[in-house]
Amino acid sequence: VHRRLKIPSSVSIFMPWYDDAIRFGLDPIGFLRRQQTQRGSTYQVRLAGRRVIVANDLDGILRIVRDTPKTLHMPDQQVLEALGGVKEHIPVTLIDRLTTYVARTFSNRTIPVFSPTFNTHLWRHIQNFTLSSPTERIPLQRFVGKALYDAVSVAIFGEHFPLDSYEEFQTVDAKMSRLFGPTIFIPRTVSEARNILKAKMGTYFEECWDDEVGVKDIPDGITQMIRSLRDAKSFIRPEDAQGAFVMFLFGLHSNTHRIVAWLFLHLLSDSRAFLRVRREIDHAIDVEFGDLETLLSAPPQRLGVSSFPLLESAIMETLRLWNAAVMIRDVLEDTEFSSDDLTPSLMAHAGDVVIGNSYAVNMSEEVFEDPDTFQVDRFVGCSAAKEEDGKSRTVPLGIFGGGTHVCKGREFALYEVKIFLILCLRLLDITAETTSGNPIDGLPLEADASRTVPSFVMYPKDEVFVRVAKRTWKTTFVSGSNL
Ligand code: HEM
Repeated sequence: VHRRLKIPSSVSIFMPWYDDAIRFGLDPIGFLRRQQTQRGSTYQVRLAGRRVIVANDLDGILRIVRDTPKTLHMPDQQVLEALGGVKEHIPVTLIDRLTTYVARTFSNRTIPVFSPTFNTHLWRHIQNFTLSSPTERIPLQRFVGKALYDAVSVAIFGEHFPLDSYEEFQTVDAKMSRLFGPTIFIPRTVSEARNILKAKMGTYFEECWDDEVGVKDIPDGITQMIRSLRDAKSFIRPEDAQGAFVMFLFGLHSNTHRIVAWLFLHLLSDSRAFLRVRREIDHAIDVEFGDLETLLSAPPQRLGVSSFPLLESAIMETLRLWNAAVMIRDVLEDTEFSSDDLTPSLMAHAGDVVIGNSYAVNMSEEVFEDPDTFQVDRFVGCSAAKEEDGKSRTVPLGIFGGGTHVCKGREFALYEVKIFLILCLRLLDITAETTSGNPIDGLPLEADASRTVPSFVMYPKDEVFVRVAKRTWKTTFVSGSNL
């Protein structure tokens, strides 16, 4: 895919860059894959002077994710430093508090607080696309990213959120991997964009949150999160509070935008899969919900597998292929790792790093038939509940992490992806083409088995363009007025 479409890849992973670290930094997943072939499912390497133990099998991964004896620590500070340019230590208690507010805001129970605003804005955005000239080509990444960025931001931060910050957001996001390396590797444009992003968030904090003018009706969890960051002025620098907020913005948007862009790319390159998903959406709207407005006002749980088995499967399949779920932890105390092909067990010591590489399982031939291909219906009829028992043979493993650090935005992420797909496939006719104007339809988008797997985070960007028009068919949904 990468070669054919010339899609730039970037990899975000937090790790310094010496010893094997340059090879690792350039292609982390490929590096881990090669090591696995040579060394077995659990092995150690040295990166930047630190011992790194990598678990590629289910037991080892679950051991890391669950961390029952609490001997591992998520390297939040490194992520804050990289994404938010945070210079000083942010207390763990503050990070935990912010995480709790995020969890409170984005659960299925609380999504309906802000989903009407989200749906209205997204629908307006998508409708605007239909007004664009048929000759206009929109970069796929922008088509997805700008609509979601705006709709989510207005819904959860209010009308006064600086939507023009998308440009800086995208500049940083596209080169995110560089932020995790040494400072000298960070292009000036990226660090400048990050500074502007922080400054815009600073202005938003000051202008909208002093007297809390203009931030009425936003979800309670977000109000508490922003108040905590503002109140933290007594013990952290204002720039660092802005940096922590910027890190949250990346968590909120980056993975979701990429997954939607990749899902589109797969569907647009396979017209049969596209039509099957579209037919499922039409059927759910016309037969099950009655109309689009009813669907949009339904609780997130109603958009589950029973109504959208194929859409759900397509999302899972995209997450399996393009979200390289790799959990990284610092070791605080001695921790034992065992696996089938490891005798005696491996002991990780304080100061080591451990990696739970769920991606290895998701791309394993033993677990998934023909793992390098996109199969839109691969997960139809599978139950996500099985993952809870550690029997992840039917759904991709660890796509949203697990244990204490399980993704706090996972329910909203799935809701957001589904609503975007439902609106686009219901209301738009979409075609895609490459820079040179060739249609991508029919391209063998199955990933090349020999690829060095460039995820977290391949980034379908300007090299794929879409043309959109109002869908030409009998329109059963016409009124947007109640949305
Ligand atoms: C498709 C979209 C998404 C994917 C694939 C994804 C994936 C993940 C993964 C794998 C983790 C665990 C990382 C680890 O254990 O090291 C995680 C954590 C997290 N995610 Fe997401 N995420 C997505 C969307 C979101 C959204 C929309 C939010 C909303 C703000 C969010 C907020 C978080 C937070 C706060 C954590 C840290 C949890 C903690 O440390 O307790 N994510 N995500």
